[in-house]
Amino acid sequence: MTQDLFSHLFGGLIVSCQALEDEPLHGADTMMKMAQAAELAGAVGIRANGAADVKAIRAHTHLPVIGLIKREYADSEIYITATRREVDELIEAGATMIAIDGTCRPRPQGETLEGLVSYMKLRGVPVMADISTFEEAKYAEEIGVDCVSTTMSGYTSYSSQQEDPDIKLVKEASEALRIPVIAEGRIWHPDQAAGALKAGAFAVVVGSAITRPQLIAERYVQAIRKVEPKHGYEIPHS
Ligand SMILES: CC(=O)N[C@H](C=O)[C@@H](O)[C@H](O)[C@H](O)COP(=O)(O)O
Repeated sequence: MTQDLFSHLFGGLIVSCQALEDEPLHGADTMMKMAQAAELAGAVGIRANGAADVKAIRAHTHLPVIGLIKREYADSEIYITATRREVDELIEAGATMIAIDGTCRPRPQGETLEGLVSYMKLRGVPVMADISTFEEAKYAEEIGVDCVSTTMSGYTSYSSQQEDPDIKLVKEASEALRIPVIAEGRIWHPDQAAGALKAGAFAVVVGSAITRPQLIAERYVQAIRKVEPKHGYEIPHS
């Protein structure tokens, strides 16, 4: 089954359809429609946050869903599927694979990365480890995750901080690891997605550039603000 899933994902686009509570598109119905649009476009999978969104997308598309739950805990910096509680909720919701924070930072409530991965193996759900460095990718492979994604590069204090996608990490990890390395994070242009595949990625995840209209529009606003508009127009008035 895991083999079928990865054969299906190989070389394809996974669209991350996420809107948190403070985002205008928040809500399972809207994210389900985003996922349907991605399916129509030819995406091979969806990445989604929260049990309600995962459930709705599973019910209304034919695509595999990589589920995660962003939940903040007071005793840890980790917020992507931090403990078994989130894993249980995602399995119940029907996630095809589960993305967890795969960094080596301390987890909440005494949970450990190794313990969480073992638990997921017992429950029979494939694991995507969201890593931020090459060392974390290597370690995640050692402890038996099914694939790694470069999601957290730029979002831990010790990882490479850059505006562009971390293609160097994709290249290094895909050369050194046997398990699939997924490119994810700050991919804004189709040629960057293609470049990630050329650099060795197994598949590519694109989120904000497709499903966060407030960020997409903001980029246009910023670009336009840098330019002085033509002078001499007469402003129409009635
Ligand atoms: C760092 C973090 O929390 N990333 C989250 C992980 O699920 C999402 O907010 C991102 O949208 C996703 O990784 C896709 O990346 P991008 O939206 O840049 O294409």
